Amino acid sequence: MAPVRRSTRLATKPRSHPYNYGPCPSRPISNGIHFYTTPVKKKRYRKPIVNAIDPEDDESAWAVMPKIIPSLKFSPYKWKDPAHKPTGFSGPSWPPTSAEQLINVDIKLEDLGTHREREAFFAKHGDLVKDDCLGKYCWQNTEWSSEFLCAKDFDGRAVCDHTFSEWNQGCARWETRFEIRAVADMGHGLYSKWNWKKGDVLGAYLGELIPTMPQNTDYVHQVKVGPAFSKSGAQVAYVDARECGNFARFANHSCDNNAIFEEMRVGNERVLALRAVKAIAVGEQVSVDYGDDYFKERRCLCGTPKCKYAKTDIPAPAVALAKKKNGRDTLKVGLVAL
Ligand SMILES: C[S@@+](CC[C@H](N)C(=O)[O-])C[C@H]1O[C@@H](n2cnc3c(N)ncnc32)[C@H](O)[C@@H]1O
Repeated sequence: MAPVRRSTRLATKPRSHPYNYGPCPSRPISNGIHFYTTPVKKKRYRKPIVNAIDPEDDESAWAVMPKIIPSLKFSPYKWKDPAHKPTGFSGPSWPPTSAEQLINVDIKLEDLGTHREREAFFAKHGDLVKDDCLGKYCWQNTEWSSEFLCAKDFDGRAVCDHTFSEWNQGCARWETRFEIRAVADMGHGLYSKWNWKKGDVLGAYLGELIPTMPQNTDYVHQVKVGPAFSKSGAQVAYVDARECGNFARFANHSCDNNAIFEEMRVGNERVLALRAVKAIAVGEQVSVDYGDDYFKERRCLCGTPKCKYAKTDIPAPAVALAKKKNGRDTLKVGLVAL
């Protein structure tokens, strides 16, 4: 293997604390405590389903907080079927033992298909391949030294010391930058405690990496897997944050969204990053665009002047995560986007 030339650039230092914690429209779920570790009686989170898809169900519905996980959850047994193996998978065995084996970028020019595909790839990802990875955005990473450096090998391949799990660990102190708050008729939402610039990466979307689309797609995002990820028709997997996830799974939809989910790179691994597309001020709700498909059968409650889906003849989505007492989900249609 070609020797790795290390960049001399130092990791970006986190910015100083802005602390003018602005007005938020609703009460926080917890004050400075991890909301998910706060011992609360289930009854406290019991909420009526507003605009329930099944109006019979409002009596039995209750909202559930998910398990908060520090990195992608991965269960090898769910990947046993050889049909899920991405073409050209180069891991040590099948099924893989970690999510990282599946989402490895390992960018090589010869893997990028035709000339036209290569050109398109570099037009889109060129900066990421030639430049440093998202590791520099690991803004909570106050204790780490600058020894995590990005570099390129002599073939111009992206190489660096960042790994997805380390990056996730660095992002784990999310509650210093975000707060989960109750939002009328939408369950909960993600609020910023930080002034973000346009283009800032707020963190990764975490959940369970599964090979097939689950029935309830409300918290599901599609990601490309395997070495052929840059080619059209690349195999895909799904990150499902319904049962377990991180702060990013609370991002609600707005037709005037200030963030997007975008596939990016940390080290040689793919990350579904939450990225600001506008400046986001302290106290603002972080929102993304769920896309036309999601609102085909739903009414949007974003209430912005730019709202595209405020049709009155369609019911608004039921409060997310609502379950029937018998354990069956109430939500059928959902969000799959990238
Ligand atoms: C990815 S989750 C967002 C977090 C969710 N609010 C929660 O409390 O867990 C998507 C769900 O949030 C609700 N939601 C988000 N944005 C919405 C919008 N603009 N209008 C109506 N419902 C929305 C819907 O119930 C949707 O199924």
